Amino acid sequence: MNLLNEHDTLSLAKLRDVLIRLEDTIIFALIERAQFALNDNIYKPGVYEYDDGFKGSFLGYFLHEIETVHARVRRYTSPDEYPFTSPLPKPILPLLDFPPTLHKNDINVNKDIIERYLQDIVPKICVPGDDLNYGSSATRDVECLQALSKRIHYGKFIAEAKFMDPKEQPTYIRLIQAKDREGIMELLTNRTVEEALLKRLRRKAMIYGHDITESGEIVLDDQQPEQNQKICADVVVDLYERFVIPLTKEVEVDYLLQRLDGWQAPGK
Ligand SMILES: O=C(O)C(=O)C[C@]1(C(=O)O)C=C[C@@H](O)C=C1
Repeated sequence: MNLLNEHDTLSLAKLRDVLIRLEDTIIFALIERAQFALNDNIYKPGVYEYDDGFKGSFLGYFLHEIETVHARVRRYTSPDEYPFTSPLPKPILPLLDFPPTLHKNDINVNKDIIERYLQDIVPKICVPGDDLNYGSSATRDVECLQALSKRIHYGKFIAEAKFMDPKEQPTYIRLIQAKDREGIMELLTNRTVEEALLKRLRRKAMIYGHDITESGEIVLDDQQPEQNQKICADVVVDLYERFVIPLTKEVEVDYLLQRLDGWQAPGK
């Protein structure tokens, strides 16, 4: 997908469209995970023994196995893909020539993402208990984690687009040189976009989380709103408000703080 504008820099509007599409991916991934019980055996280290000596939880093991295969087919050479585990093997496919979009950086917040996901999200979307669907639950966890990781690390592209805006660049440069985290955070924040996002997300979670009758009506029961929902809209909105948006913004700030390293403004 071409994310560039007519000046050959990243288009903020196109990037926001990607974030809107990822809302759907995240809501559906959460709905898929929510059909299984919490199954916290898969999150505890030491429950199973692994023939390769891996020490950790079943989810950790599974994630590493999946990422090993994905690394071989060069998934993590793409600038919008970040692994949760290491070490990973080198790709067996030849490397692709991605157009240079991001400035060199070493940001990977997947450790925070998995921590928050396990502590805050899984217990809110799944019923407590154990239904023995360990493989299915871990498969859905991996899908949720990968979608969240992609969305949150998209903050790098968004930050790059904002930095390349000629109207904003001088202010960004001044704030970055002063290492003013709060100032950068304030400048990149767009409350109107955030409010519209949360409103849209609530509608989507309501609609996607309900069944549709044969005549096309949404099955809504006002008396028992929780009863017939595959996922609670409040939980999805809360997830974005307290975790997805703030972490995306942290990624944006971290990226911008590294943006001037080894960089010279054109013409200087
Ligand atoms: O759309 C932007 O401008 C972003 O920086 C992304 C995002 C988000 O995470 O959705 C984050 C910060 C802004 O306040 C608005 C939205």
